[in-house]
Amino acid sequence: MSNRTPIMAGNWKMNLNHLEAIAHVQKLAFALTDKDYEAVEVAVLPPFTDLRSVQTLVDGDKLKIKYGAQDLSAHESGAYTGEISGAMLAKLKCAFVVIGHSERRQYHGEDDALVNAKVKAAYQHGLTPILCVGEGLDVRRAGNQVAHTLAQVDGALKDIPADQVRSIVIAYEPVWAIGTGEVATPADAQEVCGAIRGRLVELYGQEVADEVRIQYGGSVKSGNIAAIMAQPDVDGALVGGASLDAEEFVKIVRFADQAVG
Ligand SMILES: O=C(CO)COP(=O)(O)O
Repeated sequence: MSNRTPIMAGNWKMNLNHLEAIAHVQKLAFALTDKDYEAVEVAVLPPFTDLRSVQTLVDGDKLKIKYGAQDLSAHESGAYTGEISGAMLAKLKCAFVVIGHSERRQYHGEDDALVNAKVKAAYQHGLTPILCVGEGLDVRRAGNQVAHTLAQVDGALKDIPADQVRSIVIAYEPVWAIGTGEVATPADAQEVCGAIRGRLVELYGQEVADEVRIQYGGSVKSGNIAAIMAQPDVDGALVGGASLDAEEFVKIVRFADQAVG
């Protein structure tokens, strides 16, 4: 049994404006209890434009929910129109930043070198990366999911020292399972999450690898979370669509399809 604290994070993607964000976080705050926060680290990952509102709410009401951004710039500051720096996110007291989500790799051409630069930028500003990796359908059909995902891990972690890596969160998100309703089987999730931990052992040793939290992401819902969380190398979930429903997300935080209240 590991002593890693599970981490459930809601990636809102490009959903919820800042007013909706406030209402949503209030619902989560109302439903989640101290007991929940003792058992699980809970985070929301809203769009950039919501972060100030979420910060004000969390600070003002001393909420235990954490928050972070969905991306950051690899650059420090300057003439990079449209980019948001790690320093800006740190100033808003973000705990986390998602890096290398498959939607950014696919639609914005982010490669392993850029992902690696973003991981470095995150650590420079005390932000914990939620590093996303995972294979597409073609790779899965060819049976190359482990090799493909480990190559992404190697690329993202190049030159990142062990004392930083121990705090990272790695999200295994098979692209074919994202937003499709086609969740990976618990065994599929364990196969790749276990291989990721194995690679961390090779790169950084057992002690560091044992501290790293590895999430599964892709069509997670309250009805399938318990079986996924029962896998030894799965320490949480990165939840997309289901995190936009406060009641459903609270059920996921509690690992089960049970009544909220
Ligand atoms: O991409 C995801 C989280 O980052 C998963 O999205 P869904 O939960 O909507 O499949």
